[in-house]
Formats: sequence, C-alpha cells, structure tokens
Amino acid sequence: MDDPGRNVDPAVEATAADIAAMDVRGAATIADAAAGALATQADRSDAETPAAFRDQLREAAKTLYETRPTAVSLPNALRYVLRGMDGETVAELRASTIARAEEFQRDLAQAQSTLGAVGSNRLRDGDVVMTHCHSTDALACIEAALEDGTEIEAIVKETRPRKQGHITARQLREWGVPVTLIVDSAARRYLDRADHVLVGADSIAADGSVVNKVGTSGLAVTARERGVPVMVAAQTIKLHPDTMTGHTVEIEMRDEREVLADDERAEIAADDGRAEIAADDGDSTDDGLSVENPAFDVTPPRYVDAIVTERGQFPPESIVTLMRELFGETTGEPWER
Ligand SMILES: O=P(O)(O)OC[C@H]1O[C@H](OP(=O)(O)O)[C@H](O)[C@@H]1O
Repeated sequence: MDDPGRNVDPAVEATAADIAAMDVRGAATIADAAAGALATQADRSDAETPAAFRDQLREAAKTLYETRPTAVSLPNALRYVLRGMDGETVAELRASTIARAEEFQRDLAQAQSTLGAVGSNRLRDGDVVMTHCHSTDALACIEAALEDGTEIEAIVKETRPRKQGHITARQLREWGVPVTLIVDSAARRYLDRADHVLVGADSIAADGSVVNKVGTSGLAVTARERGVPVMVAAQTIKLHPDTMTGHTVEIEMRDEREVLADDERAEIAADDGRAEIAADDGDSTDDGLSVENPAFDVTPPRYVDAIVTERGQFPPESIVTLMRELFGETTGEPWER
C-alpha cells in the first residue's frame, strides 16, 4: 500500500489492471475476479479501526469499478460483497467480507450451471449453433446439452478485433464439438446452416435490450431475417438495475490500436502528407484518419427470442419483472449503502 491516497492492496491493483487489459475478461469472470479481489483486500487489510477498514474496501471497489464500464456484473458483484460487510470490529468485518465474497463466487458458479441446464432444453440433437465472441454462460448451455448426450455442431464467429471466437472454438473442440470458424462478415451466408444463434451478454437493460460484444446486433437482425432464433444466455448478475430508472448503459470505447496497429496506420495515413505535417507540429494523431473501436453494441428486444437465466427462460420484454424482484427499484454506487 505505497500510495497513502489510494490505500489499496497491490493485489487489487493487479486484478484491476488485468481486467482493464482484458487478461481477465468475460462478464462473469470479471465479477468472480472482482469479488476475489475484495476478499484479498479484506484479508490483507492493515486497518486498525472499523472505519478505516470500510474505507479501504470502498477504495478497492472503486479501483475495480473504474476498469471497464459496460459489464454490469462488475458493479453488481462489488455491491453484493460490500453489502455483506458487517460487524463491530475489524476482525468481524474481515470475516464477514471474505465469507460474503466466497458466497458470491459459489453462487455465480451454481447460477451458471443452472442456467446451462435451462438453455440446454432449447437445443435438439443434431442442432447447429452459431456463436459470437466467448461467453461462459452461452457455453454452459452447450456443455449441459452435451452432458445429456445431445449432439451439437458450432459455427463460430471469429469476433474482431480481439478474436475471442478462438477461445470459444478451443473450448468446443476440447468437448469434441465439430467447429466451423468463420470471419464475422460471413455470418449471413452461414446462418442458412444454423438452428440457433447463441450469445452471452454483458448487460441487459430493463426494456430487454441486450448489450453484448459489438457485432451481436447485426447478427441478431440478420438471424431474424433468416428465421434463426436468437438465444441470449445471461445470469441474473447481467441485469442492469440502473436502467430501471432511465439510465443508459455506457458502451466501452477501446484503444484504436486493437483495430489498426501503428505501422498499418502509418501506411494508410502517409499518402497526403498530412501525417508528416502533423509530425512536424508535434501532434502525431492529427493525420486525418480516425479509428473507432466500440467493444459492445445494443440489440433491441424485438430481435431476441429468449433470455436464458438461472431463474428460467424469459421473453426479453418481461425481464424487467425479474429485475424488480432481484434489485428493487433503485440502486446507488456499489460503495454506497
Ligand atoms: O459472462 P460471460 O458469459 O462469460 O461473457 C459475457 C460477455 O463478456 C464478453 O465481453 P468481453 O470479451 O469481456 O469484452 C462478451 O461480450 C461475452 O458475450
């Protein structure tokens, strides 16, 4: 804890850095890591008073919260753990926080396996499933179907720019599922062979909109045109409570170098000489070329056939009922009680 202003354990800083760099990624995995980091903070806290302990945990939560803005599983996890921080002494606070974080991690794993069993009921023997990105919730549905003896094939979208489709393909091959890997722009052509589109979610809004990896909305619209049902696998920790009070979900904009490396940019921007002029000005970014890299997009509920959760399957328009039941009407920042 070198920085007295921050007062956060280095292990928490390291987890936050891993989430920001996407070395730890995927909404459920991020939530699990964040809960684990709060437990570590509690375990290693050098606070001498209950107030100092609570401050440290809130600071740790803020550090983790500031990493990525779109997956609501992160603030939902932080809020859940901090609400379990209870006791009159530092020792009691420490024990309750660690127990709450461990409970959260257990429930998360259990929810995913329950969700998988629900989702697997939608899959029939011989079905072909098209996937986008890498979602552990979506894969849980396939895993449960395979465990029931259902044969599944997969068409896996590569998912530019970070190619999380490769992670999906590797997992499916480990399970013995035949995989056809395609570039994202080939999706419409291959939907003719698909029986389902199966994706995960980073956040689900109160109106049933699904916020997921960029490219999901285009895929869903095309799937509707082709008559292929779209199934979203999302534990209830992906439900975004703030959207019940009119807030929108922030879409993360990531570094343009994920799309265009510096050497590629130099080749494109060199032509009209503006890059050199800009370089002379000392402003290397003013080369007349802008790159945008949104990590997520929003799929309207009318393109989604079912949201599969550990509480059962829902039409997207009715998800708000579940959201109210689980979160009530209002929430604050994760570190507010
Ligand atoms: O929680 P699970 O289902 O594992 O993943 C949910 C979603 O998280 C991922 O985001 P990123 O790769 O972290 O940007 C994808 O968008 C994926 O659909």
